[in-house]
Amino acid sequence: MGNTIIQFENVSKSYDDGTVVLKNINFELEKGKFYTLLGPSGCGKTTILRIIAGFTAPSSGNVYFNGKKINNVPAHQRQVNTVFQDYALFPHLNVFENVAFGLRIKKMKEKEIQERVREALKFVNLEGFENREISEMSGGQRQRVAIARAIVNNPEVILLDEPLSALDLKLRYEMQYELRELQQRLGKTFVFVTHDQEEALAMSDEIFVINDGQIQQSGSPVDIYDEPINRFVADFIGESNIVEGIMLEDYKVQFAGKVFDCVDKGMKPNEKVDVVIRPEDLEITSVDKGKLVVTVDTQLFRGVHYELSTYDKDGNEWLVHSLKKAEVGEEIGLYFEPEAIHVMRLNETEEEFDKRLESYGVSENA
Ligand SMILES: Nc1ncnc2c1ncn2[C@@H]1O[C@H](COP(=O)(O)OP(=O)(O)OP(=O)(O)O)[C@@H](O)[C@H]1O
Repeated sequence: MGNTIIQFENVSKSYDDGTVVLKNINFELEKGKFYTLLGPSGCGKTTILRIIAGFTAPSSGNVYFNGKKINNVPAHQRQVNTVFQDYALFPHLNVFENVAFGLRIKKMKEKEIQERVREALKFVNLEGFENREISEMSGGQRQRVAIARAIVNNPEVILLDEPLSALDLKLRYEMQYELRELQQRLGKTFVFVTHDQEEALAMSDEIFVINDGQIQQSGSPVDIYDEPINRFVADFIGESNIVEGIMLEDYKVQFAGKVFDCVDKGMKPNEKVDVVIRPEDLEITSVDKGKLVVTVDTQLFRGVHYELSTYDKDGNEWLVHSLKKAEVGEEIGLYFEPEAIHVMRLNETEEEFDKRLESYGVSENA
């Protein structure tokens, strides 16, 4: 508890028109960590950020900062700053004045303003850019000005609402490294909003996957990638093959018309489940050695691997990432280990899911 900086307790949000945006959100954010809220457009990510910042009030539930309830603390009194998607920089002010803006409003002494702004600009590698106009700055540089403005107040928590979405792909990758590195140097809590799963996997200590106003799963990028809780998460994070299956008994699951050994147990006999196998866990082999027999529909060279779209005889699609090549139209075998099969119960809560994995030794951070 001692390390918790922000806590949401049963936070819900609905609007007068009946829209329910957040349903019973609970989480604890620790000091000095990089968190990502990940989910599709409209799932409620920005609303969570706005509630932390104090721009929106929850309809019910409580928000705590360092153990103190802050439901009624206005935004400007919170030790939180936001970097907005469009950066919200003032085009008529130069770089220095953009960063100094909040300090001037607070009527800070000129000497301290000079010191703080220079320190913040140094932090984001923009020394010497003080007198530049915003219009003379590149996208990545504007981004850094926005970050300097957010850190100049020395807030405990920095909120970032899709800050990289306006940048082209190459710059986006660069800024991912830069932001992560900056967060580690600052040692502050970052809460980052994105709908880009790659970005979330690359940058975060912990990801909250959100859909339809609810946290579907939270955990480290590796945990979420390796053990997705349900169809939505498996589909949203990385690429997945997802088919319906039946858990016949412990360690035996049926899908695609066959029975397979797996590592899962503890479900009801003949329980309906979803089955996930990641494309990189499928290996191309001969038809007689394959656990599944499929026909290659398309094949793309992706630089590091081939990406094959294949179909089994029931019409299920199996995406394969392979260093080996196959021929379009060819019948091939697909081999996979029992551990590659992820069995997901329908409508399992995160607590039940964690307990189940623990019970058969699929360790977190494996
Ligand atoms: N003032 C409002 N009145 C009614 N509905 C609202 C209001 N503000 C937001 N919403 C709705 O709340 C839902 C969640 O919005 P939110 O901005 O949190 O989503 P998001 O996950 O950040 O999406 P995006 O990635 O598109 O920004 C949306 O369906 C939105 O239309």
